[in-house]
Amino acid sequence: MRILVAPDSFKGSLTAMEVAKNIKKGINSYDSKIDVELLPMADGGEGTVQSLVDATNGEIIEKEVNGPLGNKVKAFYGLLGDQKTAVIEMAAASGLPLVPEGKKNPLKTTTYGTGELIASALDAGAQKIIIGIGGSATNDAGVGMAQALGAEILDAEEQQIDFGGGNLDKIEKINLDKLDSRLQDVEVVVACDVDNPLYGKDGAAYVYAPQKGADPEMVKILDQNLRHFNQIAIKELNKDINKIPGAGAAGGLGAGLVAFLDAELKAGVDIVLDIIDFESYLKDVDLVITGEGMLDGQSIYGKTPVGVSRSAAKKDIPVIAIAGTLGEGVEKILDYGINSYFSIIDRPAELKEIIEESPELLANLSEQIIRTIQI
Ligand SMILES: O=C(O)[C@H](O)CO
Repeated sequence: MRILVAPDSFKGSLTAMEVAKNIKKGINSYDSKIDVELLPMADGGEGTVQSLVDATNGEIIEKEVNGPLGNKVKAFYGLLGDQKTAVIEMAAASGLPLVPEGKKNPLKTTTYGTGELIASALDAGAQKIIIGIGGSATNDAGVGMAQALGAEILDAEEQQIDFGGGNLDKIEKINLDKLDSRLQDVEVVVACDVDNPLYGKDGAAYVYAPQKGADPEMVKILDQNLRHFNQIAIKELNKDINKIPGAGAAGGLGAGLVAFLDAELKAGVDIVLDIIDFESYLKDVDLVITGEGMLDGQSIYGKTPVGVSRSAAKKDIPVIAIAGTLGEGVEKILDYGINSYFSIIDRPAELKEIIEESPELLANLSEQIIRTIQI
């Protein structure tokens, strides 16, 4: 029997590789003859760099950059095993956890550090750059990111505008003549965590700025500024980016990546399946085991287990999903190629306890699954 173990990470607890290894441990503790292949997966969110580095024998590169408030922070990105593809999580440089509670203010925060990571990936020779966006502290439509790469985003006095979503209304002109010319030969693909438009009631400011510290008045200003940014992008770059699904992800960074870098916005899990050539791993596989920290009704919208099961279903390979916890609507995943699902929780317990014990719980559950299959 051949089993492909292709889970996402259990966020806040185990990397995807650690999840996969514990599943294998449980399977082989019951039957050491079962051939188990490990393939750490991701959907573009937190953990994507680590999973793709693990899956391709790549490396993590650390880099000090300007964080959301302009102070220095330690960030990182991945250079994959092919030495040509870089993977960046914007949150590593411009994410919400990098801003202390009392300082959250999307009028001021910048994506400059994300641009510095892109520049570092170009220095490392990347020919393709995958950027996972979401979990941001910012609402600057990627203007900081573009400035870090040489773009001139100018006010009426022809000066670079200051950092932050609160300054986008000052933009009068965009000059990309000094944008890093290496970008012309590089494909930039963006894995968005949501598909909101840039502005409006469903846009970046109204939906996500409150969690970044914006009060209702600030939300209004940020939304108007994003509208202004779109008008300028139409006038200066001939690009109407408002309605592209994902334009409003990461405070409009999705829109900025399209406007400034001609990036393509896609569902994260599809990018990952593509990069690792997932279908090639399905050859001669009898069963796929996938998983994620939480499985619920939302899992059908671009989460790893459903991306994996859709691919496996095309080849009629059964899929079992394992989760830390199961939430409302989880049964919907059964319509997407997942044959059955399980939680590792084996008794009433505190979350902290479950997280601490998750390696053993994963192994125990996997052993029980195999015992059942082999009755
Ligand atoms: O960063 C954000 O704004 C949210 O995660 C949505 O992308």
